[in-house]
Amino acid sequence: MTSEDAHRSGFACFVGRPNAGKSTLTNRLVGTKVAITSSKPQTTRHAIRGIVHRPDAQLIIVDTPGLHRPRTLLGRRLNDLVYETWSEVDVVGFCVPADEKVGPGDRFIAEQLKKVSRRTPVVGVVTKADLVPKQQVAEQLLALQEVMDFAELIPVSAKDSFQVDELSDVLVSQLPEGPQLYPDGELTDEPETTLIAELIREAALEGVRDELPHSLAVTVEEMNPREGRDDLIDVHALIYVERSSQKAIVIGRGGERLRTVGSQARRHIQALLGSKIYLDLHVKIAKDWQRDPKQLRKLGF
Ligand SMILES: Nc1nc2c(ncn2[C@@H]2O[C@H](COP(=O)(O)OP(=O)(O)OP(=O)(O)O)[C@@H](O)[C@H]2O)c(=O)[nH]1
Repeated sequence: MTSEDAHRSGFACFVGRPNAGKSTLTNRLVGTKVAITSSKPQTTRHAIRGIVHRPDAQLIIVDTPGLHRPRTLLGRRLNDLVYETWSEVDVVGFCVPADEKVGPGDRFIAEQLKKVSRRTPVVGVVTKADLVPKQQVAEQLLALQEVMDFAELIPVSAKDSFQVDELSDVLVSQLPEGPQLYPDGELTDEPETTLIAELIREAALEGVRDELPHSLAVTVEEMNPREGRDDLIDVHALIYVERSSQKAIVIGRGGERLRTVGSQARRHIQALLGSKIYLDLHVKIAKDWQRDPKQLRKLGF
């Protein structure tokens, strides 16, 4: 084998302002739903890995939360997670949406990235290219070029699958030569219960008021095959909120919202597990959990 057709393997992560489209892009690259996506910012908390299997390479994508100025202990932990991730990967994709001006938030990220970019190459990715005319995409690429030095710059649309394969090529070109790190077909190395908790959280976030996203956390307490039935799995999960007013929002009048959340989450979990499930959902108040180190640990942060 010459070095040109040698197999490559390694890690990539996407950074960018909240809502820049990082999770959607990860899903599109991996080809299945592994990272939580939501129209509300800062909803990705776990470094969920998606694995892109190609004949010539294996690309493991680590999805990080949006970087922001921290106000709570949770905020600081989230930022630490971002910096930690950058120093561990082979290439970083810096995502900026095509339909929003390159602004102070992006320059803040660029400043932080410059500290690692001496070691880790950074690829500039203009996301959501489908939302604006071509000319504006070109202008956005130029504007992005101003904020830092990139190994490469590329526009994509996860929605239309535009240039997603090209982005995969660009990221792979930055990986070192190496063997396959995960077996064929494996899409993520997150434990199943974490993915299930994320699917429930995603369902619970849909249509709730703006102040709620950061107050929601989900844990899967128990997951067992139903006795005497090999086609049914019992899943018991808790949705944590910070205040009783939030509990009322999540449950809804007469429990209606919680039932909708349950049936949506159940559909996605069944698709993930390929098995029928019974989902038992309860809402619990964990007062101010975002500021309480003990509670944060309990919820896996
Ligand atoms: N039109 C269009 N919308 C997109 C595209 N990619 C993502 N979006 C939308 O943009 C919003 C944010 O996408 P996410 O993938 O959740 O963004 P994120 O950067 O992971 O957000 P955080 O988890 O908050 O950091 C969602 O409503 C997506 O549907 C795209 O290519 N085109």
